[in-house]
Amino acid sequence: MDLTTFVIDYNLSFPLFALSTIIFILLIVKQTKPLFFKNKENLPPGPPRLPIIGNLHQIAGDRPHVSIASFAKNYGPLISLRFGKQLVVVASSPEAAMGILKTQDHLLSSRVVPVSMKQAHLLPHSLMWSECNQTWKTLRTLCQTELFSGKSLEAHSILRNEKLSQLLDFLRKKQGQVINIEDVVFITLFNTLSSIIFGKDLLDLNDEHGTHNGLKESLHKLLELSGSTIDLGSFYPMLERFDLNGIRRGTMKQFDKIFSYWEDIIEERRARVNSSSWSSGQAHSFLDRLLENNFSNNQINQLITELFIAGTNTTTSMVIWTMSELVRHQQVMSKIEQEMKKEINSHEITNFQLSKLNYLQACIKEAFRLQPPVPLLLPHMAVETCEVMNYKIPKNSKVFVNVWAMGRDSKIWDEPLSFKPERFMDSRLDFKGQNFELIPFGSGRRMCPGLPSGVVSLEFILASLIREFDWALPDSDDPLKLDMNGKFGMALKRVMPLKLIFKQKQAYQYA
Ligand code: HEM
Repeated sequence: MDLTTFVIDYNLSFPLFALSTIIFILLIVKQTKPLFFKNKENLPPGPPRLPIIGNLHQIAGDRPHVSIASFAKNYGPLISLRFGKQLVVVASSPEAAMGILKTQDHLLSSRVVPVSMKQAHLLPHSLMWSECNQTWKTLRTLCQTELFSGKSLEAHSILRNEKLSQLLDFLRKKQGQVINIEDVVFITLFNTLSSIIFGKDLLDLNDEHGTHNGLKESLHKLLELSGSTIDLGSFYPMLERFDLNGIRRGTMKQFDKIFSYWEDIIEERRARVNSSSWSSGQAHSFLDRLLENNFSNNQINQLITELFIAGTNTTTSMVIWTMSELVRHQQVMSKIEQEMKKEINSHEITNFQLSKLNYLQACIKEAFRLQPPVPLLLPHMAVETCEVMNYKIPKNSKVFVNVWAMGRDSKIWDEPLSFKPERFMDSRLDFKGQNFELIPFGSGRRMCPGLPSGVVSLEFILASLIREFDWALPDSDDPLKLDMNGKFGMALKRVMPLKLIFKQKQAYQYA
């Protein structure tokens, strides 16, 4: 470039250059202001944001709960982030969690509905995504009475044992082979729930190719879509109607496929319940109860799909995380076996015997602490502006509680990364929503209604698997090297599937 060209170019581009420099500096000042100046809005502190996208680039990927936990280390137990236009507040300490789920529970218990779930004809019937309105109350009460009360759990124990026997029979035939344990546990839990809801199995353990007429695949796809972290429509409401990443269309397609699997069952039962010979004593499934209460097909479909999504994947994921820890710590597995030899003296395990397995329960609590299946709980929403820990949470903010981060906080737990069930042995600490350092099911009015059912299934499956078989990893590598990374979604799953090899134990002598 000769001198004349340089001068001309320089003269022409200087104003442009100066203008862009000023804009750039202003943007940097705006985004980093909270770090250097007093935050006038009094929002919880948080990392600097980029224009337009805010902090989105920092949470994209498979492990947003891990990135968010690292922000909490720098900015404190209550932080604010911005995902596009959406303000997001995250609690990462028991005190902050209590502020959200107890002190301000009445104002912070609504939901931010993911775009995938905004299906006009279904959303009004949702239990999981409704605000705390009358529909939500009615559905929760119905589920509580028919599915999760002590009486219903007792009534369903025959079905639970039947599905468990099917699983054990299936496994006996596979001894010595390497299996993906997640698949068979998922089918067992799914069939337990489908027997309670429809009075029949919908999946088949012996379906070697795992096709199951596509039902299982559709449910998994639906789960992936609902757990997508990049929910463009809620980050940028003006984009919502364009459905740019196809999440809404994809979800609708899977919903339609799933509904078609049970449409015939619903129609056949509706005809029976509406017939003159029907009396309410004949109801033997949850579906019968819904039909007796005049539920429409849309209401039934939405509720049942949510129960399958919320109930089967979380519980499966927890069985798998606990088994992963147990194969890594064979001495812990042996201690559970010893406990069971002492406490269980019959062929079938009963609820009463399970209640005596304190060490197994401590192992489950320890697994919940390290690998909570819903690491951030489901997204809550502020219906009014309120204060938590002296910070403002504006109306319509999305609110998360990072249960995963709390489980690994060295301020709360001694050696937080070690699997040490003994820490719970002489402790009254439980996961039922009263101790905010361990809340894998949440707490307050949005707390998981399925806790009793999830925990009973978890205890029954683990106790049966451990009592009947010896489990190990198929390769001779150090078990402690097993990859324990989790992938975020509606349920936190293992990145690498858990493949195990097993053989039947010598039968115990029962009294
Ligand atoms: C290990 C098992 C389970 C875990 C860890 C778990 C965890 C959770 C969590 C963290 C929430 C959200 C709480 C919040 O947003 O504050 C939730 C909600 C829910 N869970 Fe569970 N869950 C499990 C099993 C089940 C089962 C077995 C069912 C039913 C069959 C179920 C049904 C539901 C429903 C319907 C909701 C939404 C409640 C509402 O929004 O009001 N869950 N669960």
